Amino acid sequence: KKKDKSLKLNSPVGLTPVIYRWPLQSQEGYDEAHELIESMRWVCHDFPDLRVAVENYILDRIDLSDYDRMSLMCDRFNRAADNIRRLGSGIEPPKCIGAPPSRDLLKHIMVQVYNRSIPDPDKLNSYQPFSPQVYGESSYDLVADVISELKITEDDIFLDLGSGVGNVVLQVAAAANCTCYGIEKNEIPADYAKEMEEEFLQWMDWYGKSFGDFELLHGDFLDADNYSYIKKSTIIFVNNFAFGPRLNHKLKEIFSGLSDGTRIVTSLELAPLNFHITPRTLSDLGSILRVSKLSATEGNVSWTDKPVSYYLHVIDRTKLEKYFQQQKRKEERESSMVPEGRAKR
Ligand SMILES: CC(=O)NCCCCNc1ncnc2c1ncn2[C@@H]1O[C@H](CN(CCCNC(=O)Nc2ccc(C(C)(C)C)cc2)C(C)C)[C@@H](O)[C@H]1O
Repeated sequence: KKKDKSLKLNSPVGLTPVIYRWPLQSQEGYDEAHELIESMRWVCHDFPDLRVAVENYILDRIDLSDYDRMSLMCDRFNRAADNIRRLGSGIEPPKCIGAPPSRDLLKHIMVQVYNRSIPDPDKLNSYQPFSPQVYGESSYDLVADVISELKITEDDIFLDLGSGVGNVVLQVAAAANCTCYGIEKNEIPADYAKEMEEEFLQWMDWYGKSFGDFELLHGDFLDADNYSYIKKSTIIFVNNFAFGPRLNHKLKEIFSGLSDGTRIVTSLELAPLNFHITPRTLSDLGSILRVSKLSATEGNVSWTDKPVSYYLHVIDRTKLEKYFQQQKRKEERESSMVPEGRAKR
């Protein structure tokens, strides 16, 4: 039987080579030949001497449908990559190894991981904003803006409530190098999330990039069993735009027990920006929140994209403490004054 044709790409830093079966697939929005060339280009980006070996012009003008030419190019790439790995194991590893991926490389990886994990996106039929279908070209950049805006560090613990196929969790783990969790209740995206995890681990190893520990959990974030994840998180994302008032109310109940300093980022505010503590609003979540409205551009060419607003809430009980102190002072003042009317009588 003729050996099945395939193309193999060794990595100068990772262990497992990437295999493409021939002929390469090309369906709407996902072209394996393009992905293969882009992946080689990204590794050349990190290893200039690889670029020399691969003679950049091949990457630009090769006939992608010619198996012999493509496998020749891969062989040259692999020989050079193997040399680097042999050399690399000698001298101290170049600084790009074990570092977080750049914003653009991570975007390429996330699209790659998604394309390989979700072959038929229609099965997800969740055409909400940030749904996986539009993830690559739009909300990747928005989430990347939010990550840099919030200055998430390795010491943060991140949680995406209702994490879908896990794309945001993986993105934050790679971009911020912090511990990340996602909780997803629906069987279909939760299963895809396992694929996403496998592909993500393989590609991050192949590129030699670092990322924080992460766990994509299958469950309902309202379930008490999952409260420990919510409780220990320092940054919680909830894309609650399409949640009904009942579910948003349940979210607020959950958030009322979180520690001061916890940051909650949502697409629909949890309390009005001008929230004012009064005897009537005392028990609202807003009385322990500092709310601010931020905006980022969705999509990758910032001048044509509509700015998207999102809301940052920081748990802060000092607001409530100040209110009670004021109330106490007011009552003390009132009780020390003799009411006007009585004096006249
Ligand atoms: C009693 C009751 O009402 N029960 C029904 C409701 C149950 C609520 N509990 C849930 N638990 C777990 N997962 C559930 C439950 N509700 C629904 N989801 C899942 O959320 C997923 C959808 N996700 C998006 C998945 C991808 N992640 C993101 O887009 N994340 C994200 C977060 C924040 C932002 C910004 C920065 C803009 C604020 C941007 C992106 C959002 C829209 C909620 C779907 O797959 C749902 O199945």
